[in-house]
Amino acid sequence: MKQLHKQSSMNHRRDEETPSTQTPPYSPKSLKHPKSIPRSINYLFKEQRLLFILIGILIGSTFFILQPSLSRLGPTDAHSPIRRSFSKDNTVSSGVSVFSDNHDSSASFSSGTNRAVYGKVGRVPVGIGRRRMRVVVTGGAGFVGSHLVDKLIARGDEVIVLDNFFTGRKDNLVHLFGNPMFELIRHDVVEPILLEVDQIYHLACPASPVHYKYNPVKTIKTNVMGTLNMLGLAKRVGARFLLTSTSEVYGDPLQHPQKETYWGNVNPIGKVASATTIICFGCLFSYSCRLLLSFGLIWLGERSCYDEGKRTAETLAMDYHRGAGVEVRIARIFNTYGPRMCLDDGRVVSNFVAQAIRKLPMTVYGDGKQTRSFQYVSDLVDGLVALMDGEHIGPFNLGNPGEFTMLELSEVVKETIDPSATVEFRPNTADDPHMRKPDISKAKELLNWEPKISLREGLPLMVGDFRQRILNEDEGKGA
Ligand SMILES: O=C(O)[C@H]1O[C@H](OP(=O)(O)OP(=O)(O)OC[C@H]2O[C@@H](n3ccc(=O)[nH]c3=O)[C@H](O)[C@@H]2O)[C@H](O)[C@@H](O)[C@@H]1O
Repeated sequence: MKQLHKQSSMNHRRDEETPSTQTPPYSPKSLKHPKSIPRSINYLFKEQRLLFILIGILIGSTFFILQPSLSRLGPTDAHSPIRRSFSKDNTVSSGVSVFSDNHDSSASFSSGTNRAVYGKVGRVPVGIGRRRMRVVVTGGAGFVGSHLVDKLIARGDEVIVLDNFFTGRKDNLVHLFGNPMFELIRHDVVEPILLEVDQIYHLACPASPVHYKYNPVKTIKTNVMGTLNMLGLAKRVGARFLLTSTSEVYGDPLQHPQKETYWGNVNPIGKVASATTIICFGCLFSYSCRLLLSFGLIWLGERSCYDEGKRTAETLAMDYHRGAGVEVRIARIFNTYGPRMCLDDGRVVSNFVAQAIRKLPMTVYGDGKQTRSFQYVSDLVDGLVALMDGEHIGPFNLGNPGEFTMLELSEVVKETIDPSATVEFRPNTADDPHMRKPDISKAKELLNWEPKISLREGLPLMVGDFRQRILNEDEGKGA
């Protein structure tokens, strides 16, 4: 028994010392780590494996970056450079990244017009050219609109212009006829229209006092019905909407310079104070109420059709934003000048320039001490695009803070065109603002935008265009 016990304890010890060849004991993998890391590194460095891996990664990522943009190049744009948008800090970046997700797609527009086609297709890597936008510009045949269209086309967008040619002119766009990226539709925005687009720049409205006072009812209809229709379109197709409002929303300002936070000092009934019209926007959808509204508004007259029309348009834009989730942008445009202004537009810069060229006295209204701040059109267009492409709703003042009295302006025109030019005083118009100067700190900070062209630099740039057109006009009369 004692021997048996000794035998079994010896066996047990042998078992401990000599592992069984049939069932190896479990050994956790972690025990191997200290050895496997140097072995892996060793493996990587042997036979230049690491180099091959790096080359593989490089080829793979190059293909990944190039492939989406290559697939975008259709037959029409195969020759065009890869389009890029410029971010706020002027560095080239993916334009898609500055647009909302709604617009984040690389689908080609030529493949169809269904919104679903432009749906989200995921994140596009940084460094890829921005996707081509399809953009509507209402009032695109006008002075500002046509310059905006030029900029959008130049950066590779597809542009559809809607214009009723009340103040717009085909001449402003004739250089784009035949361009496959450009379409022109004669359309009045007071009527609805359906288009599949990514962005809507809503400029349509007579902006010169002479034009809007000519038909105030039409002006307010354009501002109210036109803006409603375009906001409706934006809502329906998920487009971003930019409203071109005006410095006139500040009326005859009691704050100087004007900040966006200022609510304004507007005469809502214009000079003719005999009618009080309450505008019920719910009623705008019923034809009979529209008729009543039209009759009521006939009595408003003067500037209010424009000032209050634009204020209403701002309200509509904000309500569509808050209530329907439409992405809106609001620009408050200050007095702007440049080539393509109508010769007989009636605004002060175009009047003075045309009068000086025609050797007529410059017509100064009132005592000529009222002030305005004049911005060159290319500065405005840059601001509009920065606003549309940026992430801030606004409103933003877009204007040049350089402030001039009308008499000072006449002096600059004299220096630029004809030192012998004279002035002639005329009675001023009703409700004419006494002073106007934008505070642009908000646009500077949030849009990284500010005007670059001073009045003395900008005026000569429009004089050539005016001289040419006046010459053509005179030749036309003589013929
Ligand atoms: O030019 C513009 O972009 C602006 O034009 C008008 O605003 P307003 O400031 O009245 O512009 P003008 O008609 O050019 O008048 C500016 C000042 O010049 C005076 N003026 C105008 C014309 C003229 O021949 N002589 C003259 O002294 C006017 O009485 C006014 O005090 C529009 O109402 C604005 O919406 C628009 O932004």
